[in-house]
Amino acid sequence: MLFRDRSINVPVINYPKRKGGKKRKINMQSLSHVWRGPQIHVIQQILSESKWIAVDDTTHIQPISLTPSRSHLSSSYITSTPVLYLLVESPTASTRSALAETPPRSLAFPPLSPSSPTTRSMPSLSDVLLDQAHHLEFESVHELPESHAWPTLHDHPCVSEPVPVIDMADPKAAEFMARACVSWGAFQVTGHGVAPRLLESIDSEMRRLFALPTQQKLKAARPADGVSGYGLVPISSFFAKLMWSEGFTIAGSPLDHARKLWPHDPDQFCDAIERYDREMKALAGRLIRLMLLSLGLSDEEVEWAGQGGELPPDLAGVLRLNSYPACPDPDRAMGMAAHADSSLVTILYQSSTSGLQVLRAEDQNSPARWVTVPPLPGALVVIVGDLFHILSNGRFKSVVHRVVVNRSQQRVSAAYFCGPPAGVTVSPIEKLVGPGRAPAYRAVTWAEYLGLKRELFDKALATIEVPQES
Ligand SMILES: C=C1C[C@]23C[C@@]1(O)CC[C@H]2[C@@]12CCC[C@@](C)(C(=O)O1)[C@H]2[C@@H]3C(=O)O
Ligand SMILES: O=C(O)CCC(=O)C(=O)O
Ligand SMILES: [Fe+2]
Repeated sequence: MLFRDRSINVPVINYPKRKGGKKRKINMQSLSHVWRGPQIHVIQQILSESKWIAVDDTTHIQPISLTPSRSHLSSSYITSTPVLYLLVESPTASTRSALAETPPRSLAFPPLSPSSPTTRSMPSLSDVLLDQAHHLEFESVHELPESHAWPTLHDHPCVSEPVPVIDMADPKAAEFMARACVSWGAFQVTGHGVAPRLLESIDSEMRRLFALPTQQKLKAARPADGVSGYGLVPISSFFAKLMWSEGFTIAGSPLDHARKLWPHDPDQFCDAIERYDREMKALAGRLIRLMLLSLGLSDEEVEWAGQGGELPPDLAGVLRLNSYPACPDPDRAMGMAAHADSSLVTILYQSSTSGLQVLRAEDQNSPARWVTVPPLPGALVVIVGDLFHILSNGRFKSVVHRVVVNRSQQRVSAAYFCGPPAGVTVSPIEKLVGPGRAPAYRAVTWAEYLGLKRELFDKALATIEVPQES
C-alpha cells in the first residue's frame, strides 16, 4: 500500500520487519544526509538491491504507512548497523515517516540531489529527530558529505594576533583582565591553580567517551527538551549545514550518563567529571571576582560571586565536552559555528590542538578578522559570555567565537559555562550605568536567557536591550 500525503505527495513508508516478525530497528545516524529541516519535503534516494534509486520510483519499496509518535522516534529507531535514509515530514508536521535499509559500507553516503531544499528554520518538533539523528560516524567518512560542507567559512580573514595571556598570580591580573575583556572578550589564564593531572584526566576521559561506538553514546542521548546528554548543540537548528563535531553536555550529576555509557564501570568518568566541576566552579568564582573588581567594584560589592579560594556556593555550571574529529576537507567544514556563549564566563580547556578562533571587530586599522587562540600548555581560555556583557552594562564584550577543524588530528575541548544560580537575575550593575542613564539591558535569569538564545540565537542580546533616551 502506498500512502500519499495529502499535500506533498510523497510515499510514507514503514521500515521493514525482520524475519520472524520482529521490527528491525533503525540507526538514525545517516539521517543527516537527507534531513533538510522542518518544512521540508524530503524526497531522496533509497538503497535497494545495492543501487540508489529515486524515492518516487516505488517499485523496489515495500511500503507500509506509518505515523510514528514522538516516543517512537526517540526510542525504537536506534540500533547497531542498519542505516536510515529517508525521513518524510509533511508541512503540517503531522505526518512523518522513515525508511530503513542496510547498505554496504561503500554505499553509505549517497550524493544528494542538487535540487534538495537546504533551508532550515526555527527549531520545531523536528528537533526531536535532529538531536538524535545527526551522528555521523566521522572516522568512516573519507569525503566531506554535502550535509557538512559550509559555504561561509571564509567570511573574514584569519590572522595571527597575540591573544592576552594573564597570570592569575600577577598583582596586576585584574587590570589586565579589564583590558582583555574590553578589547577581546577573551583571554588565556595561567597560574590558575588547576592541577595539570586533572586536565590530563579530563582530556583522556573525553577521548574515551568519544571513542565509544555511536550506539553506546546514543544511549545517553540528550532529550530534545533537555540540557544534559549526548547530542548537537542547541544552535545547530539555525544552520543549514551540520557541524563537524560531536558533544556531550553535563548539567548536574554525571552518574546517570556514566551508567549508560559504561554500565560496568561508571566511576572513572564520574570521578574525573566531579573533580573537574568542583575545580571549575572555584576558578570561575575567583575569575568573576577579579573581573568585577577590575570594573571598580569593592570587595563587599562582589561578595555574591564568592570569596577567593572558597567554593562559591551560588554559581551554577554546565559542562560541555566537545570532540572535533580529523576532517577530510577542513577548508569546507565547520567544527562549531560562530556564536557567543550565554554564560557569565566560559572556562575552556582546549587540549593541545588548535581550532578555536575569536572574532575581532573591525577597527580603524583593520577589518573584522578571525584570530586563532593558540593552545598554551597548562593554560585555560576564558570567554566573556552574554550575561557578563549584561552585568557590565556592555563594557565587557561577549565575544563571537568558532572552531575550525584540521585534516590530521582529533581535537577535544571541555567548556565550563558558568552562570548565576537558578532564579537569580542578572542586570547591569548600577555603579556602571552612570548618572541619569538607564541600564542598557533589562534583567534576565540564565534560564530565561538560554531560552531566548535557543529561540533567537544571535538576536537574543538585542532583544533585552533597553532603548536609551537621547
Ligand atoms: C548551558 C548551556 C550553554 C549552551 C547551551 C547549554 O545548555 C549547553 C551547551 C552550550 C552551547 C555550546 C555551543 C554554543 C551554544 C550557544 C549552544 O548552542 O550550546 C552554547 C549555549 C549557550 O551558551 O547559550
Ligand atoms: O571547542 C572549543 O574550543 C570551543 C567550544 C565552544 O565554543 C563551546 O562549547 O561553546
Ligand atoms: Fe562557545
